[in-house]
Amino acid sequence: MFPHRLTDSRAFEIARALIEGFDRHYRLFSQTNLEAKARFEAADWHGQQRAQRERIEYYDKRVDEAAERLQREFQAGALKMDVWQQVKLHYIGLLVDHKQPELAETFFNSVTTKILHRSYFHNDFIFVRPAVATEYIESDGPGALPTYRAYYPQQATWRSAWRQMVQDFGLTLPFEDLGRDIDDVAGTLEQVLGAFTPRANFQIQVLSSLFFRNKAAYVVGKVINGFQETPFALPILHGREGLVIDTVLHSEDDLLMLFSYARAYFMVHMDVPSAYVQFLRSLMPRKPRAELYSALGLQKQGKNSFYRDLLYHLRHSTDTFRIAPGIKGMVMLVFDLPSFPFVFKVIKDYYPPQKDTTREQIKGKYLLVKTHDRVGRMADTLEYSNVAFPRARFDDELIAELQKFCPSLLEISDRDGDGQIEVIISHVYIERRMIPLNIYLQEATPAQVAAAVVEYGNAIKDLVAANIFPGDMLWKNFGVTRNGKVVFYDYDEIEYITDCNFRRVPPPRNEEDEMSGEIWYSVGPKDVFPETFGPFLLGNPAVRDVFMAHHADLLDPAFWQGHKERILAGHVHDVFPYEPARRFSVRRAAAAEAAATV
Ligand SMILES: Nc1ncnc2c1ncn2[C@@H]1O[C@H](COP(=O)(O)OP(=O)(O)OP(=O)(O)O)[C@@H](O)[C@H]1O
Repeated sequence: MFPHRLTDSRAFEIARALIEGFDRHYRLFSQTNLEAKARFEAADWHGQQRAQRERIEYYDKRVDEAAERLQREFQAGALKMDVWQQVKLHYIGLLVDHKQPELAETFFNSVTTKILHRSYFHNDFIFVRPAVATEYIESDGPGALPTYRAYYPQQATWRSAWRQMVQDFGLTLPFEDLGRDIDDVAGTLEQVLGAFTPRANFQIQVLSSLFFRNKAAYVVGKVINGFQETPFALPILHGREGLVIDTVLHSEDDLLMLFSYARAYFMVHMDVPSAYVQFLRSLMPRKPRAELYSALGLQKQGKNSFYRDLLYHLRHSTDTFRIAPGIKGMVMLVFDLPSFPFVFKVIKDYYPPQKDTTREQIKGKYLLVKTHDRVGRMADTLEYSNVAFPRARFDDELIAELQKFCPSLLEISDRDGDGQIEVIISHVYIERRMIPLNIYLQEATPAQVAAAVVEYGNAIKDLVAANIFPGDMLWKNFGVTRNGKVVFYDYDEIEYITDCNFRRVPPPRNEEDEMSGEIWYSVGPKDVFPETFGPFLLGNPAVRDVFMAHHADLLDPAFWQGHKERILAGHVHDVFPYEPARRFSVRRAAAAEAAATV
């Protein structure tokens, strides 16, 4: 029950300190997003990647600062319950005209849950549910950009509208040949849209800010005609003689690939992120709001939103958590809820001797993946502390497994005294569920096996391009996504390519060496022998044939060493979130070749 009167003046001061903490966070977050454009134009790829990495840490730093301030100035930990209720009410008041109220609510939760006992973790004190609506917020300051712009082409102005739209982003670098690229974009979309009658509402809507990631800037929008909406994205890259539009992506599936949870977060300058999320949801209605917030670099909002979705799903489902299908991990205990498309991964308390690692090292590897470019090949993870699940929803086999392998992280009790026994896990990673590749290969048709093996090699090559050595490349450590992409998910042995020594197997010194079945050469901690991968991976002849036809180079140390040298020389590889055959340059070259052979 809320207080009828706001009687404690400290409550307002605390609310104000909290909003100041959030506003400082969003200012710094926006600043680095704004600077992404200059980094793109200067082709400062290392700077862009560094900024992407550093931005992830901003939030926790600001939360720590705000919690310290509250303790220092208000001895916040010792305040009574009714004061905290008043803090929340004042805070809601301060959000009335705020442009990022949902993020500010999450920030409030992050700070206060650091200070308050968990008996306060309900809606009277923190924002278990949002309190302030995010619909129809627009930026209105001087020079503010609307969320999106609209263009109304006629048949005759279809191309010039696209041209105008690209020019309105005000990139200062010249394009190599904008007319050529616009012809390609407009021509491709004409084919996609087919013969149609322009309705009264015929228009192109485009988000006002560019989306920056790695070496690309993306224009994101949709073409509307009558009741039909066609999403699109234009990747802008540096070509040989200026900027180029590399292709046009034009379906929901294309955009899902672009915004995949297996890729790094975008940098986008936006005053009203909820409006961006709303627009993006109109392009990808099946994508959870949580993943869109994360893709925009607002990963704590993504985490909060995901947790709300999980609680909601638990209330509306009846199935039980179980050990995840597949080969059990040696360092991770993995479980899932069949009706929910995610897995829960807990670090075991102990591992077999061949796993020479520690909990801290494993956490370090997961953090590395979070902050690294995941190039569409490593699933993003959400990390949670003290997650409580109803005991009644766990099968006994899973409980026994948790008790055996993770006793230090597990509490099973009625901690709230409400008669509900809970399973409380003090540290868990949550990530998208995929079909483990070993299971997929067992069930697949020969054509699917071939495609998956090619994809598997491509996945490893994309990881290599991004300076990641997966460590353990067994099939079971990769998963197949909804759209058939192969993604890596076992991070405990990954290393930077640049930290590894790729070696040839030395010739045996004598016959005894050769026959012994033991390793006769010395192996350093970072030594990798690609020639030895084959026996582990290629027992099945059908798999072996496809693998050797497409990816025999992965068994050659020179392949790995070459990439290591390239990365050390500072070269950042392109990894496209679409098939290379979609690139206009590739299509033009193919067309020219076809014309030449006629
Ligand atoms: N995202 C996922 N989707 C579906 N299944 C998964 C996922 N992540 C893990 N699994 C399942 O859990 C198992 C163990 O996971 P993981 O490979 O991460 O653990 P690990 O202990 O690091 O493994 P290893 O023993 O190879 O080091 C996998 O083999 C797979 O069957």
